[in-house]
Amino acid sequence: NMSLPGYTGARISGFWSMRARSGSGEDSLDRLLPGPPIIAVRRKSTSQTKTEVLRTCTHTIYTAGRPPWYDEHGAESKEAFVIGLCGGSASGKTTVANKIIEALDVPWVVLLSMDSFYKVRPVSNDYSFDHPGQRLKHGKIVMIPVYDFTTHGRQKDWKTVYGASVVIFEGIMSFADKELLELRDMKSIVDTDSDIRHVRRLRRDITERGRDIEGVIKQYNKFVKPAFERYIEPYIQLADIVVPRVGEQNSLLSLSPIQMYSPLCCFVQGSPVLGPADSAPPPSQTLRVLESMPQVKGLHTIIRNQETSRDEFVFYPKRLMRLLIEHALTFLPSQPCTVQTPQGREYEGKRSLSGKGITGVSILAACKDVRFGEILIQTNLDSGEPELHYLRLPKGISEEHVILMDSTVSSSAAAMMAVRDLLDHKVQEKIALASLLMAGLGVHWVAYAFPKVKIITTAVDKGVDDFLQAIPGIGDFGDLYFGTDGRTSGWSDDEEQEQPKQQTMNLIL
Ligand SMILES: Nc1ncnc2c1ncn2[C@@H]1O[C@H](COP(=O)(O)OP(=O)(O)O)[C@@H](O)[C@H]1O
Ligand SMILES: Nc1ccn([C@@H]2O[C@H](COP(=O)(O)O)[C@@H](O)[C@H]2O)c(=O)n1
Repeated sequence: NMSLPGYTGARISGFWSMRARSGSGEDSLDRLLPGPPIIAVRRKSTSQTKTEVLRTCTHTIYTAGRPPWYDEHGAESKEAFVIGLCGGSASGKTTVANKIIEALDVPWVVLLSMDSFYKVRPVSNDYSFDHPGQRLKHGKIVMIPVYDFTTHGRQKDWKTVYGASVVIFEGIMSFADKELLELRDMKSIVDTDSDIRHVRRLRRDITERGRDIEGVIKQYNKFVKPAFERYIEPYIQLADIVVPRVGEQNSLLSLSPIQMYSPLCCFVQGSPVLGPADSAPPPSQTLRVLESMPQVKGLHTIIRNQETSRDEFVFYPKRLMRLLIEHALTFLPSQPCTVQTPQGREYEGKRSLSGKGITGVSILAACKDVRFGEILIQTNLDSGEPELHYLRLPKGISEEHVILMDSTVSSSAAAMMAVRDLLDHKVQEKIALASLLMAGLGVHWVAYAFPKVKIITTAVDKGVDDFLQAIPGIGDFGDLYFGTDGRTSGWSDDEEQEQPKQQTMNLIL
């Protein structure tokens, strides 16, 4: 098993056997391999690969556990590896895709379904499906509509998908479009018997897509079957991997994902970059922690104390934030300059870029003295994934130094999403992530994922709890700051009305 550039293919493992086809015709390896042919593999017929033995055809992506935007050395950004998955309706494409994801067992694998891009009825041709595939391939953020088969329309909310190491693009027509086909690094087809597909479709469309039996049969005979013959069958020979005809009795699903997709597992190799969640993070070259002077320690003591009243929780964090931002500014470029003192003498000073050339981007709110942007990211409580809800960045941000402000960073999921957003807006990695408190885990992830982003904080807590919150931690900063945690203020009701709400954050700087 070795990596050869230019190949797509699969590794033979366990009882899996393969049938090879070269560009010029069948070259069966059946006789060389034990067991029935379950997976058929076709290799790219480039001159480089022609004479090689199929068993060595393994295309491996080394991610080293890094997110998609950097190669395994943390240097250049790399393209996503795109697996095209074609097959007749109800052949099992989605099921197979999910099995691949399970078997790969690495982050940053995205399943993109052509179903998402059905035109909305009545016809509205407002979305090109070339676009998301290409953007994802190049590691860019994409917005994906969510198709609803019961209403034949799109749901209100679109899904935000970030760059990926691997994109699995599945759909009945996914091989029929030449341009889309060219994006694929590997083409796989789910080849399931038409009777089985028909039965599965009947069951699925009636139970999941709100259809009736007559309608499904009619649609199948009139449209689905001819479409298969026209748009899918002719392209089966293009596939690098054919997932073979299996029925319910011989269900692939009864096999473990590793057994089922071990040939594909070798495509992505990411070594874990973290030890146990509470282990000390390795030192990060980009981390700059504010010196723990007595007043910094004192401010932490106040804001971490559960006895601290809400009014104090508004006042003291502001002091700490000011120190944090001053600290962050020391890492931005400045120019030497000379000024005249009132005594008429020259003073050799330095002028920072403050006020020009710097954009503050807050994940919570805006800051005042510099141009500002806002990003609202919230964790989806069902999936546990961060979701981008709102993004407003000033024009010309790509030329600026950006201080990205997140009150606390624990798992770093939101901060990483925000950094990714900035990079998508062509901010040239001149980013400083400033946070009052960070968990070692979050520092590590950001530093590893974005080796050029400076990380500025006033303290790093080594541990995280089961919810990936920093320990000893600070609690939910937003809730405490905006008084939504139920903590009392120590003020009378009248005084309480006067107290700062959301806009307070704008005054901090
Ligand atoms: N190997 C299998 N054995 C039994 N049922 C399956 C198998 N693969 C898929 N199914 C079922 O068939 C239906 C269609 O599968 P799905 O993966 O959605 O197909 P596609 O995405 O190709 O339309 C689903 O209800 C799924 O549970
Ligand atoms: N409103 C719609 C849109 C599409 N279809 C059918 O779905 C099939 C593709 O989905 P699979 O998950 O089965 O690949 C395709 O055959 C379309 O005819 C539909 O019925 N209603």
